[in-house]
Amino acid sequence: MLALSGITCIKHNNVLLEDISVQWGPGRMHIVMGPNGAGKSTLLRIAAGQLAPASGTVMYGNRPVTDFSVKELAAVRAALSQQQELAFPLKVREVVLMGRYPHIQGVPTLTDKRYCREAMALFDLEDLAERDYLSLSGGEKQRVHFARVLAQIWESPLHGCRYLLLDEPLTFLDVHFQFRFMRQLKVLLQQQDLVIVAVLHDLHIAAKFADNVLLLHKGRMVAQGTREAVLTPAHIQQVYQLDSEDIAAVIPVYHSPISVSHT
Ligand SMILES: Nc1ncnc2c1ncn2[C@@H]1O[C@H](COP(=O)(O)OP(=O)(O)OP(=O)(O)O)[C@@H](O)[C@H]1O
Repeated sequence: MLALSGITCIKHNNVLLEDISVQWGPGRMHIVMGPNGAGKSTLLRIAAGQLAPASGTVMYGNRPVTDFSVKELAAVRAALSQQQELAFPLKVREVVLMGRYPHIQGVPTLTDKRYCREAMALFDLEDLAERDYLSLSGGEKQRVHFARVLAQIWESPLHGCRYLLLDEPLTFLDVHFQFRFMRQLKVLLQQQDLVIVAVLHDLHIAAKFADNVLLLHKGRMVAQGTREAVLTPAHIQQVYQLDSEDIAAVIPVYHSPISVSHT
């Protein structure tokens, strides 16, 4: 369980997040949504222990995130941020191996390399293993980073959960790989010790795959709960400020027939 309680974040006198509390348990697809600037990435960075809030607590199981060393946290929590550029000409398999660094003492073991091969196979990367990472397309690079973060938390810890935090993971993927990636996450969630939280913009994909949605707007929580309860026409209109013609195109299908209030 990853539990955030009373999270407030203030930068340069701007309140980026105000009193956000949420609990993300294993085995379910947790999606964070909201318009640009709502505070989604900030919340994910705080959840990942990469940014300290002005107030509030982040608990991994029964341990505050502040109790973990950097290496200890990295062994159980992998985070994929929006920008993933690398400046060095590394081979694809070397980039994936970087995910194992928190576990490696000295040189990578055969087990480390096997985990990387298995993570690469999950994203069809075997044929790209020897390619220069910098020569890949945007979508191929994104798949390499999926393999890297999954390799990081490939094995279950002795106690507690593994945590995968993904900030807009679908950005560079075509529709085929978007759906395939979300399906793979669903399969991974059958491993009952895995907590997955993803920031997404696509309402249809969220409506299809989310078990739980947290909707943010201007740093505040608008709603939290099942996709049916959160992704309603009223909430979507409130936070995205679409007119009735546009909102009809983005409302998830389970809300058909569409009814939008004109206030
Ligand atoms: N260090 C900072 N100093 C001041 N403002 C910041 C800082 N970091 C983020 N912000 C602001 O906080 C707000 C929330 O940013 P955040 O990146 O969390 O939004 P987001 O919901 O992830 O947006 P997007 O969908 O565009 O990625 C934005 O207005 C951003 O400009």
